[in-house]
Amino acid sequence: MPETAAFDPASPPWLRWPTRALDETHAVHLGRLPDTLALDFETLWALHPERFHRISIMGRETAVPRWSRAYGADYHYSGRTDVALPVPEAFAGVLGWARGHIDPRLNGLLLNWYEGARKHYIGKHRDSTTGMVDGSPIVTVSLGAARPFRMRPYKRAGAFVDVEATDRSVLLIPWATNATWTHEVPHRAAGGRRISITLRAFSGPG
Ligand SMILES: O=C(O)CCC(=O)C(=O)O
Ligand SMILES: [Fe+2]
Repeated sequence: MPETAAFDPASPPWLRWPTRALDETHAVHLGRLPDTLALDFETLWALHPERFHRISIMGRETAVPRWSRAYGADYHYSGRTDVALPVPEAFAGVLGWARGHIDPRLNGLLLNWYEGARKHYIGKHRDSTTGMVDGSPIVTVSLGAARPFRMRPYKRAGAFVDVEATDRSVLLIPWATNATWTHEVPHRAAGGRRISITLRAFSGPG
């Protein structure tokens, strides 16, 4: 999609990407970063915060089992608001590519850093859509060690579906899929470090 072309939310370019079907009406869409987009893993790894966020799950305070930080737009989840920092130069390339080739409304980045040796993971959840542009996609870029990206039917019986999130893979969850399927990234015994960059479209100033 050339930057000058008008974006039609009813016909976004990612609809033409390969898909993994989850049920009759829901899927995730599978892309890859172009080879021309330079991202240095060590530079991005060095940006992880020193401290772990604390969240409240069913009234119990606990440390988040990974490092995370929001850039560009505030992010609301599990009873807290992660106040965004400006987007660092190191992520400008991936944000620009995503706005040009996926959806020009993408303006928030949520970084997660997973260290295999610390058994970091993210448990099953649906993404909060607070403040998000209605109908916009959730886009996750994976870097480093491969992990399963696991989806389960939300409050329905049914088997989980794993998509292998490999280095430089892009996994896109459409709005309707996030409403009906949970996702999680379990720890893998093989270990290794993984960074995920999740891009979302928020309306207004955060
Ligand atoms: O690390 C990932 O691939 C997923 C991150 C995620 O689901 C989230 O931050 O909401
Ligand atoms: Fe998520």
